[in-house]
Amino acid sequence: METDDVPIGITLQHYAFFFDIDGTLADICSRPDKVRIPPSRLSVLSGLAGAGGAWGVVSGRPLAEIDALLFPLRVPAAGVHGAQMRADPHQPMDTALMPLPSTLLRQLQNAVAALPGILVEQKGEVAIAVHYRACPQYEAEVTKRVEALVRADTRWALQHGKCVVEVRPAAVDKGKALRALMQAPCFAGRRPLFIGDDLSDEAGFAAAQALGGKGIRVGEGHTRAQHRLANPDALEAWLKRLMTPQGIRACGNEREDAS
Ligand SMILES: O=P(O)(O)OC[C@H]1O[C@H](O[C@H]2O[C@H](CO)[C@@H](O)[C@H](O)[C@H]2O)[C@H](O)[C@@H](O)[C@@H]1O
Repeated sequence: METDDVPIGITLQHYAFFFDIDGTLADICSRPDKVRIPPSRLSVLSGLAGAGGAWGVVSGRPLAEIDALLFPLRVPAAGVHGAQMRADPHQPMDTALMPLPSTLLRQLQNAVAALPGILVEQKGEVAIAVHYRACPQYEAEVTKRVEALVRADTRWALQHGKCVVEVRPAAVDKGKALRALMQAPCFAGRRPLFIGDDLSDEAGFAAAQALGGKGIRVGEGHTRAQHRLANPDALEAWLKRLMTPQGIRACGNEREDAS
């Protein structure tokens, strides 16, 4: 599908905004623990609700990290691709899924331990990510070793991403997470808008579109999203424009929402 460079037809008042974190609200960097969301972006996010917006987060990261990265904001969120759910930010998260067996965790760690530069990230009890950003030459080898350990067990799925291969519960994905969050009263009557940058976000775009909403891909790459923004800075600037009356007119929102 061809994507527009400027998302049109989107109003804060009519859409429920769902953001991915890495590569969308935060720039990609060398290690997951170095990521920060810039204060200017947090400030824009904190103004969305006051301007008529409703938003949440659907991320591959655990909920505790989502909260820490967004602090002091706390919003409806899905963590670990939907394995951790919290539609009401004032309630504890829902984690009904089976944890990864400790034997599988050990096998995964052992399988890549001898490859220099590999970073293993344990995500709660339900998923594990093997990062090869510091040693991209091992992409094929890491993928082969991780796949070999989970191929025979349909409870787990491989999730490929930017310099990472993850093992997550097969029962979850960002599309299912978005559908579950859309049941929350704060999103009632709105259409979903999913904003993300990576392979795992394609399920979110598909679900948003199936529910009458839209997708915005941040950055390059093939996507099923209808719209595209160049990078997290461009997303921040676009959100700022959406919050002004001039921006609403310039983006053509009244046209589509009146139809
Ligand atoms: O769904 P997201 O919120 O985008 O999370 C996806 C994964 O993001 C993190 O990894 C990615 O970002 C890192 C920091 O920029 C980068 O070093 C890494 O190469 C990327 O894959 C996070 O570590 C994962 O747990 C998330 O699933």
